[in-house]
Amino acid sequence: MFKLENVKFKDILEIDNLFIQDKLITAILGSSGGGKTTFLKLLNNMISADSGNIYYKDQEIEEYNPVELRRKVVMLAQEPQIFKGTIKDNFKITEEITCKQYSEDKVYKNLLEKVSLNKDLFEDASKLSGGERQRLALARVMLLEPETLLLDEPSASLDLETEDLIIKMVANYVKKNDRTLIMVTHNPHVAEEYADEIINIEQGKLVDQK
Ligand SMILES: Nc1ncnc2c1ncn2[C@@H]1O[C@H](COP(=O)(O)OP(=O)(O)OP(=O)(O)O)[C@@H](O)[C@H]1O
Repeated sequence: MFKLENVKFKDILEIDNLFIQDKLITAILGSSGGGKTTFLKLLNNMISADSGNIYYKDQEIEEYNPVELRRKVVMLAQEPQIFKGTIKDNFKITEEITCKQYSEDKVYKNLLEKVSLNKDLFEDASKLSGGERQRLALARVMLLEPETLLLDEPSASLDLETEDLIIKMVANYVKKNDRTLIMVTHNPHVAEEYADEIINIEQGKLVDQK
């Protein structure tokens, strides 16, 4: 589904050849600062490679309309940005920026239930805890029904239990809905537990792929 050929980004990342299969969970392992987040950002064209080609479903990602691509390939960041306003505002802004029609409240409520966020739609989103913010961000991602999810390792500010819960929710979601997940982690146990494929990136280079 993703194919990378001779991709180079500054002196941070250099990947000669890589294929990532769809409908699987692929974990990106590697030590801190090795280029894992940079790798994810390249995949939905949040940043552009200096040279080389990245294909998504046989089409170069540069050729996609950026809004369209980011609706198909959605990233859940390490520390997701929560928009000002209520929880409902957060859903609506997500729909606005991806040119999607507004959904009904029951759709939003259903998503909150799916991520076990027991909050009212009219609560102030800025008052949510770190773990709750991650779950709201995940619910916003699910709203877009992306084909591919890019999950960056949840921020170190989350406790391990909450971090594990988020990963479990995302993994369950992609398996149940036949989606593709590419997730960054520094934890080999997490990779072993959830991933079908594991990629190692160290100092900007692919080490091996199992
Ligand atoms: N746009 C940029 N311009 C210059 N340097 C950058 C840019 N983005 C990231 N870096 C640097 O590139 C290196 C790789 O960063 P990246 O965030 O991709 O690593 P990582 O493997 O995700 O790290 P961590 O596990 O700590 O999150 C780091 O040294 C970082 O400071």
